[in-house]
Amino acid sequence: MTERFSFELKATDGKARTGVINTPRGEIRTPAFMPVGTAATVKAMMPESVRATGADILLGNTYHLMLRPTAERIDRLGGLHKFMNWDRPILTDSGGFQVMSLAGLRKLTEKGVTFKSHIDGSKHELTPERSMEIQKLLGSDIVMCFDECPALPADRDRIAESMRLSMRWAARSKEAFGDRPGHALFGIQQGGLEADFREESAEALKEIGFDGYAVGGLAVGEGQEAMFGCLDHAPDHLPKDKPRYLMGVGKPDDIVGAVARGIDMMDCVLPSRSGRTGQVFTRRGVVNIKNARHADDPRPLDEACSCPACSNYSRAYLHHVYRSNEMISGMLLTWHNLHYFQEIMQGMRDAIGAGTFEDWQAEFHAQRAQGDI
Ligand SMILES: CO[C@@H]1O[C@H](CNc2nc3cc4c(=O)[nH]c(N)nc4cc3[nH]2)[C@H]2OC(C)(C)O[C@@H]12
Repeated sequence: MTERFSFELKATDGKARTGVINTPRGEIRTPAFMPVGTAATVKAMMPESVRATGADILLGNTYHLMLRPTAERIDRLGGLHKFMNWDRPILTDSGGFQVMSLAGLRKLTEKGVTFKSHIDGSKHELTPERSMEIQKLLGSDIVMCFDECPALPADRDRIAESMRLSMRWAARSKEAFGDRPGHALFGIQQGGLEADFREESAEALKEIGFDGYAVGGLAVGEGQEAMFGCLDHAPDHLPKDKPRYLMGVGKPDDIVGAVARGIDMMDCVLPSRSGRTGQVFTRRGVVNIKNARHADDPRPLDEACSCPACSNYSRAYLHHVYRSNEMISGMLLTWHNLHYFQEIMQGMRDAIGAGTFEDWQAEFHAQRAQGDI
């Protein structure tokens, strides 16, 4: 059981990397996908089921938990791991992004942001210092700096101003985080799609010094081509010996393209959210289970998948329980999607380790080209 946080790079293949992040609560195999457990639960999943899909780490959200049930209450009850019965690593986002995408009546100043809760309209404030305090109360293993993520498209002046504010907030986050052996603080690179601002942000973060580095400011509607264009250079300026975390990504082909460009960790609501809306990801593409053509289909979603949904149920059954709005629908489809996302991650870890990532990517894309799903 390690007392420290460390990253071991095991192999590279092109820009792709595979390794292990060692934490006191267990290891994280990279490249890693983090299921999103926003309100202290990965929706429709028991924690032991999340683990069974192959997840080593999950994500929690400062914004949601500070509003309900509050970080202080979770701390009094023993911290987030005990509260949600997940004893492996947890990464928590710092709240700024969620304030901008969810809260009402926001006011942004150099100090931080004030806002009204989307739940009950109560007034709250988040600053770098308060975000660090909340994430400490939650007990998360990987803490994210408090930053500002500008909505795209935005003009260069706005992007520069926002990025430089986030870099000042990164320094305040580091100061407030202090020295916490076994816990990690990740800086977040900003700069929109601008190569020069991305480099400036990376240099500022390296000057401050972090245990890991996130690429923020993406997956905000810019589209895959623009995101990949940014990822063709943005990670290059980040330290090679620290984990690189791309926030909020993404669809299976986004994930593969990000790993090919040097990303080690990702999170996205897509597999769990889609599990509740009947969108099923398979190696040959997306199955919309609500479609009437599945009503009599005795086949599993994916013959090659070993998850409970594919092992024990037909498309006809999954179509029926979706259309009947039965709870088991969200449970089974979420489990399948998370299982499939973890299968992609394991496939990439193995391929990068074996030096066959090019071939693996070719097979990944070839399978998806087939119709008839
Ligand atoms: C497919 O899911 C939609 O896309 C968003 C995910 N995209 C995303 N980009 C992010 C950027 C940052 C950032 O710069 N900083 C911090 N601290 N956290 C971040 C979190 C982020 N998540 C989800 O967020 C909404 C709810 C808008 O739709 C989801």
